[in-house]
Amino acid sequence: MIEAHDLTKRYGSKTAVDGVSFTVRPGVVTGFLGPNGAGKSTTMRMIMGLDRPTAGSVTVNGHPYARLHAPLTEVGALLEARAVHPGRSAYQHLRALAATHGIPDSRVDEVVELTGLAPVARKRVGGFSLGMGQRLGIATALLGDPRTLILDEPVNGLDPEGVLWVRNLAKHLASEGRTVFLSSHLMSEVALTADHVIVIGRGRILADAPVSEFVDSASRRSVRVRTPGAATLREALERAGASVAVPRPDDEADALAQGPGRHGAPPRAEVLEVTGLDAPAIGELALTSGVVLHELTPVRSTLEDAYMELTADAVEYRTSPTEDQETAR
Ligand SMILES: Nc1ncnc2c1ncn2[C@@H]1O[C@H](COP(=O)(O)OP(=O)(O)OP(=O)(O)O)[C@@H](O)[C@H]1O
Repeated sequence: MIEAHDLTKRYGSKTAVDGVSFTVRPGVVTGFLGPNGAGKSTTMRMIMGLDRPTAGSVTVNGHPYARLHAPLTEVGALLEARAVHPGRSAYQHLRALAATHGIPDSRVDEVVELTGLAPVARKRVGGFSLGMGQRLGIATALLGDPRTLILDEPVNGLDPEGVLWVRNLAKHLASEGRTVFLSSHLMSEVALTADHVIVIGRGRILADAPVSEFVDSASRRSVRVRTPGAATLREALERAGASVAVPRPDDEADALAQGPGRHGAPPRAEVLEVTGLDAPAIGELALTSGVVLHELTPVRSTLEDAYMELTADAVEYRTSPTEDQETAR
């Protein structure tokens, strides 16, 4: 279990983590999701006692990291840029770590096997691919057979088989009753791996919910309707219990959809975005209301869309078209 209370980290005038409170529970995989620079790594470093909070606190299994008696057996972490002596082999690295923590060599063999490192375990770590390095990092995190695991972007640099392996491993570790907290900047990855999601943006918690709930609330279904009888249809739709929004007009697309003007042209068609009724029901309602439809399109926002929308204001580095144009000049 990981518990954070009003956890805050400032670097000079920069607030990397801004008073966050959350609980990461055992038995499930919790995804920690946020765009680059959102504060994920800083939060994870504070959990592992590598960064001191400016304010607030965070505990692992009920204690601050620094007060854990045998930290390696309580919490294992894969953090970015883990320092491993490049001249050592994976075996030497793991054996040295095991020896200094009273962990038997047999456990080294187990984690080497579990992480698929066996074929390269006697080679110099300096020559490892990014993927092999990630596997070694995960082997190191698992060495003490800890109850809690913290994995910062664990699928970074892995090939599709490696990504699948991390996914299954995380689920397996959680099914054994462990606390598994993994960060990612990819919504799709978290949706496939995690049971629960905590979304962070600009150092603040934007969502904290079971993934299924987040997906349901996020992937809104709507129907796009274009009609010259917008006012009449809108009234009928609202009477039938639907919600109607008028999206921001896209003048160019609208003009194209209207077609060339002609004498005695029908009234200009307007676009309505309808939620709460499906396309067939809207079509039938239009017929009974005597309204002509020019378009009736079911729209489903994807999970990725919803995540982008949620974090849109929280993205730190964004190139706007105007900036690009200005730089090009
Ligand atoms: N040592 C530091 N000194 C100054 N600013 C820092 C430091 N570490 C992080 N930051 C800043 O704090 C913010 C949060 O960074 P952090 O690395 O925690 O984000 P992140 O969500 O892990 O993003 P990424 O996926 O890019 O690693 C960023 O604006 C970053 O530039």
